[in-house]
Amino acid sequence: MVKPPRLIAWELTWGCNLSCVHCRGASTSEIPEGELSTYEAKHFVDEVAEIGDPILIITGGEPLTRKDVFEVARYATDKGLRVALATNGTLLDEDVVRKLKDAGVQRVSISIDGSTAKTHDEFRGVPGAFEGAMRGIEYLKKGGLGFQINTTVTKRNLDEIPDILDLATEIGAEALHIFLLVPTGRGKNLENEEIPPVEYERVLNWFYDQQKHVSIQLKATCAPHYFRIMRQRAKREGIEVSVKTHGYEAMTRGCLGGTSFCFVSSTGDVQPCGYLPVVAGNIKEQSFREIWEDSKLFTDLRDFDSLGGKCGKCGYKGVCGGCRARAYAATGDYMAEEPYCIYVPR
Ligand code: HEM
Ligand SMILES: C[C@H]1O[C@@H](n2cnc3c(N)ncnc32)[C@H](O)[C@@H]1O
Ligand code: MET
Ligand code: SF4
Repeated sequence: MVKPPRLIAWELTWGCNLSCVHCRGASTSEIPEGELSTYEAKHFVDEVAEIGDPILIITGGEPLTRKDVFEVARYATDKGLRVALATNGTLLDEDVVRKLKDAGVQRVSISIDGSTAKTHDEFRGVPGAFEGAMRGIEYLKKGGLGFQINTTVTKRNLDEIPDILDLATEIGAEALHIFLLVPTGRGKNLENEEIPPVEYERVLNWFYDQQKHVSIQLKATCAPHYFRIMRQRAKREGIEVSVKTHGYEAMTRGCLGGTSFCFVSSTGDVQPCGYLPVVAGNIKEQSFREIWEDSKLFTDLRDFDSLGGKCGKCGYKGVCGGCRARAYAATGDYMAEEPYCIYVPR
């Protein structure tokens, strides 16, 4: 029996009003042919609800550029899914926030990639993006809709991460999720802006320490090494990793792609994650259940013993697993070893 996904990121549209330098999708205002219609989108929701009740993250592109976003979100809520929306924040206003609430959206993520307007706007390719995101956050607060901050870490903003954490705390975010750049899509151009492996180690250790001092929830996404580091640190501190000591993080693992998470593109391609451009199947051609349960790609990813290189030999492969997208970007093989890990398995 294959367990159903617990989390699905769904790119409702590729279209976007910004033009971020690191965008995995290379999203622009041009919309590709074959994006799901409202009818097809609802059919997909039906198929998901048939096999489980995951958190459905409606993402993009910029999902608020699609007019039926509220209708689709309402439909998913009514089908028993917990709906979250990922946005750059610039298109939020009082009316949009009310419609999101009415559609049952439970949380919104806003991307903030710099602690200052200068850094954020340079990242996001459009002047005023920072101001727009901050304005959007004010509307969310006024409307009483909880939000989290998502930050992509690169060499450009590495030094600003502590300030972004302060900012997130100050403005009342429920969580700060950091994503480590994956050189895919337009992000491929930033290949040499990935922070080096030793910096990964440092920033994730820092993150581990911060969680002891701040009340907002911190989560490292696309940083599977964090789950090894958490265990190494806990061992040194003489504590056992449990829900009591480490909360939700104790129950999950590094890379969830294909095991409890997947990404669905705007044209219906099902992928392990948005950063790994390998397709398990398309929902216009096959049922979602069939793709999730039987595709070769997802079956491979569930077999941790088949991981290549040092990941395959690593005692932490059950809790880490390496970033499959980064392995693919570096070698073309999604089962290869994670290229940005300094740990040498014994
Ligand atoms: C608490 C439960 C959550 C967990 C365990 C979780 C975990 C994850 C995971 C595993 C990924 C995929 C990264 C990858 O491909 O490796 C992801 C992506 C993402 N998550 Fe979360 N997440 C949670 C909640 C949320 C919420 C509530 C939001 C938004 C309001 C959110 C926003 C996002 C976004 C925007 C992405 C990127 C999707 C994309 O565009 O590719 N997450 N999350
Ligand atoms: C959904 C979240 O994913 C981030 N995001 C977009 N492209 C990439 C990439 N190549 N690598 C890591 N994160 C990325 C966005 O900035 C947003 O915060
Ligand atoms: N456009 C939204 C953001 O910037 C969601 C998708 S990003 C690939 O957060
Ligand atoms: S990262 Fe989000 S806001 Fe930026 S271009 Fe991509 S889809 Fe648009």
